[in-house]
Amino acid sequence: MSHVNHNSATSPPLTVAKFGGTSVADFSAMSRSTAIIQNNPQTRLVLISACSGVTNILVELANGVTDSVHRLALLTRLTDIHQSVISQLQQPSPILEAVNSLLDQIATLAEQAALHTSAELTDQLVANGELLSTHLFTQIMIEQGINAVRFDIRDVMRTDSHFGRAIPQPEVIRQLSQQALNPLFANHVVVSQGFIGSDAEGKTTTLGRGGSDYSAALMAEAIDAATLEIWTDIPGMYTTDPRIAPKAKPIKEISFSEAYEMANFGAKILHPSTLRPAIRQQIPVFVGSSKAPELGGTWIRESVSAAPLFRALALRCNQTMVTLTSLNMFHAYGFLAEVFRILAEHKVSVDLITTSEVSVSLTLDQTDTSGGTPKLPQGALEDLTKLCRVEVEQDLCLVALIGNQMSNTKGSVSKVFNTLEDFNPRMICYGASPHNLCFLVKEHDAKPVVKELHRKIFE
Ligand SMILES: Nc1ncnc2c1ncn2[C@@H]1O[C@H](COP(=O)(O)OP(=O)(O)O)[C@@H](O)[C@H]1O
Ligand SMILES: N[C@@H](CC(=O)OP(=O)(O)O)C(=O)O
Repeated sequence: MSHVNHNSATSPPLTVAKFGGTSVADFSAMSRSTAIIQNNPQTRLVLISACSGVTNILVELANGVTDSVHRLALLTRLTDIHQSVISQLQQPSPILEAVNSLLDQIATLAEQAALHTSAELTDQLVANGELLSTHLFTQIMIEQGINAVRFDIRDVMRTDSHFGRAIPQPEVIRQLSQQALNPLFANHVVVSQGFIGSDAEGKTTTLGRGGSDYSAALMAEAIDAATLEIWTDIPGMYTTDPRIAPKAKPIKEISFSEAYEMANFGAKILHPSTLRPAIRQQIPVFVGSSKAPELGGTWIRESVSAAPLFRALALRCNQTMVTLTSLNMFHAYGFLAEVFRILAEHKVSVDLITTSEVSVSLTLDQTDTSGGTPKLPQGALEDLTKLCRVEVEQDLCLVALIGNQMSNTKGSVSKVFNTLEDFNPRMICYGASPHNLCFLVKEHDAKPVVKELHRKIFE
């Protein structure tokens, strides 16, 4: 798909701004975020996540809480989070009915989930977090004097019906958005939901945990925005998660391809798919902190001034590794084809892969909205077992070193391998991309490995 980014003389450049859960956690966070929107008159579309912690509660309910006392306690926590914002509004009345009806709907769906849960029901239930937060946020914006209007993103965010990890349909989203949203931009700032969408039958879907970043990028693409802003709780992308290595340094500017690798390899600050629409349409992305916008942040764009050998370290936990061993693989052909036929038949998506003469190790792709560690479906396990020996290992984390020309630079990885000597990596992938070197380690080793590598490479 290729559309020329607008910015024509007739239409002013638009900014899409996304505010994550911590940026809409409570009344003061929402008010800070509102001020950021007010400071940029180009911001015409605002996508927000559920208030911090809400999606986790909804996922727990969706997984089926049979203990009615615990279920009630979770529902009460949800009510309290939203009620505390409502109690600080000057004019709560315009949204009270809608908020109460969503909270009632959550209670009903949670009861259903306790009897029988499904991916479809999970999406219906968890979507309520964003449906609720957008009511509160729009009202705060109106009270700040902004001509804000709440819009249900499900009217334009068309996806397939893969509940829990739905695949968006950019061409349909573009068409629907241009019809429904463009007329609103002349006089309004539109507030809408990240993370959620709907399929062709109008059923609610979600894009997977952390999917609001992806939603914002898809919408920026759909409305030909000039800039995408991701507002979070940290002033941009760092050399690694500062929660793991407190001496991590902010990155002022990073290329699309490096940031894409960081997101894909688990830098939680961006959902893995976020940069795909931005790259397709060459939309620069800014990542900043809604708590401290004055600190600036990271610009992600096509070309940047520096391409350092080492850029950042990312960590992704909850990994499952499957090792398939068979002597039939030795000097034979067709074995891997058969393995992938079985995996495809059972809709198993593979992430990383390494092979030797008699074995192949692979990791399973990420999990969906209901969370947890990715599992090899029973049917796939049975079919693979007929072909070879199958070992499944869990409690693993993937550590990725992101940089430039690593596989072409002599001696570049010696520091990495020296550090790894003290640990026992289960799998190493190197050379397939010049931008990363990654390896699997046991979960208890993951943070120490990242800390140590960060100390040796970046401090
Ligand atoms: N390389 C990184 N740079 C910055 N933050 C990172 C990085 N890797 C992981 N993080 C974590 O991502 C968090 C922000 O992501 P997230 O909690 O999903 O925010 P939001 O709720 O705004 O979407 C940060 O607080 C930080 O701990
Ligand atoms: N609320 C959803 C979507 C999301 O993107 O949230 P956040 O922006 O807070 O990561 C989730 O928690 O998965």
